[in-house]
Amino acid sequence: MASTAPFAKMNGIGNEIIVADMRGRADRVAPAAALALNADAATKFDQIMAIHDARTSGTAFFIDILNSDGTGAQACGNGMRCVVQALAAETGQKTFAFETVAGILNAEEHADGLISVDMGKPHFGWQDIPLAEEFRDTRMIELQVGPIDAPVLHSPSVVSMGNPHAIFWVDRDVWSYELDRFGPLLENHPIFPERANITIARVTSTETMVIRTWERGAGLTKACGTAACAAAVAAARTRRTGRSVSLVTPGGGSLHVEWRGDDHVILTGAAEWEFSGSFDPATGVWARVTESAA
Ligand SMILES: N[C@@H](CCC[C@H](N)C(=O)O)C(=O)O
Repeated sequence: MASTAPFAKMNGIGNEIIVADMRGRADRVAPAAALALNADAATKFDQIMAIHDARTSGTAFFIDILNSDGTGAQACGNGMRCVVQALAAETGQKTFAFETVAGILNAEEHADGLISVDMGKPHFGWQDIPLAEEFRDTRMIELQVGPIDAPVLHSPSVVSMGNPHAIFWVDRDVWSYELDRFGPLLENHPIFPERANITIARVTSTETMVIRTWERGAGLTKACGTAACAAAVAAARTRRTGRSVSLVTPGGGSLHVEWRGDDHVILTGAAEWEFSGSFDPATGVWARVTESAA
């Protein structure tokens, strides 16, 4: 095996995450390595969060994010919580400032073990999301799937949380929709030149909702943090909820999102370590680190 890097297989309420320690190295996790890790049942993941040395003063690390199809992602809320838990366990530090492609994110591990990440400000302009054509009001855009006169899903809200999201509002149980069928069609719809994460959301009170997400570059997942942020912001923007919302995700876990008065979106939830290993960032060949008996 070539020069290996340590990793931890973790999850953020079911969102499958690999936290790769790329500190002190100049190389990146190659898309081929991501595809190989995802093809192995033991290391199958939704995102790799690669921790690199800081590039910008005032930040501790640069985080490179890869989807399971090997493409890059600008943001990943559940993955950021996994990074925080891994670094907090290693260093004892509780607060961190990270740089991602989407900007600088601050995060904190609380005394109860939950982790909050400041996911920055949402963006609503059609060019920011981006959309392929002008929509002055992105609270609801013209887009539908299913028969023209009886669409199954229609009129989503669109939001950028650093990455593109479309939220389809539904009244029925979110499990009654064939998201595995509609997700890929909508992710790759020409209206989204950079593709999009697709969420169906059912508002259950002014403070609660249930969501299911088809993630760009990863498919159906048990949770998506930026989708939770996008859904919460879009719900508040369309007066469906207030600005503080708890969201139930497909894995059964729950996330809390607060859209603060200063426009920042704070995502709070749990993270869990599963096992550790080392891998070759060029090929994805990996080995489990065996725990020594205490
Ligand atoms: N699971 C993530 C979002 C991952 C990024 C997404 N697939 C994309 O390409 O934008 C989260 O927890 O936010």
